Amino acid sequence: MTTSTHRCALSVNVNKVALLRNTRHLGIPGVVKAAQICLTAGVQGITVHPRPDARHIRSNDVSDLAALLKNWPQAEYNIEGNPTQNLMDFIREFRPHQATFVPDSEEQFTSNVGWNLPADMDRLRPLIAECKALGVRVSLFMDPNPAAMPFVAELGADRIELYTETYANAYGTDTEEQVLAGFTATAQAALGLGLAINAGHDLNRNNLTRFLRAVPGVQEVSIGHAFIADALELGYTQTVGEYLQCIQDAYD
Ligand SMILES: CC(=O)[C@@H](O)[C@H](O)COP(=O)(O)O
Ligand SMILES: NCC(=O)COP(=O)(O)O
Repeated sequence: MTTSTHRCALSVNVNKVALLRNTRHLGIPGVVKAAQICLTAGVQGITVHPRPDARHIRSNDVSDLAALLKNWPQAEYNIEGNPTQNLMDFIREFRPHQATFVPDSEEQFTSNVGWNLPADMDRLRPLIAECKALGVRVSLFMDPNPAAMPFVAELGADRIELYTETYANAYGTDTEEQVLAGFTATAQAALGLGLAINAGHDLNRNNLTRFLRAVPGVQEVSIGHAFIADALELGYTQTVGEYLQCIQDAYD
């Protein structure tokens, strides 16, 4: 989903608001409050990753944000997770605009790898079909690898989410161009197969514009860790403006 103002949608991941909230029994900082301020400031979506250990986003957060987003029909709800663990229960109950399948193990520190295709295809196929039958778009979290794109298309997924940590690590170094080329080739392969492109993980105000200028057709970036870190310094509203400007700068 993109607006006329920004060709690429910004979906704020509020995992880290929940992480801070969970360190006391006071209910602050509020996850719904954060989402509401970001939506008011112009973000086009909210993302959550309710991990099985509930280290940050909990079931009631998923429910509360679903209720909030009913008041924001132009915005999208993206729920991430491993569909062989707890994700599908959330998809069945809340039917978000998008489910992002991520192959994380339960205790994993953070997401650090995309799906292994074709090896994972048999277990993903029925889960993708179920999401589609529920009217939920499916995005597969993928490493930059053009050769894997035909398998994504064969599975009937709608989008890939390019896992961008390797780009973030290369940004500003002498390997940046080479690493970006892999993302560009993967995006071109995906687009050629009718897949749409999302991107996320370790994107920030410094590396976002360069990525969007180099990689064609990115429709949504989901950004959490760096965004919330910036918001601690600048506030949510100013941070939204800064990230939307980074996106706009990519297309000017
Ligand atoms: C899939 C991905 O790269 C991130 O969206 C992920 O949700 C990060 O999870 P943590 O916020 O638990 O690090
Ligand atoms: N899918 C990426 C996401 O939602 C947030 O990742 P990060 O910005 O917290 O690394």
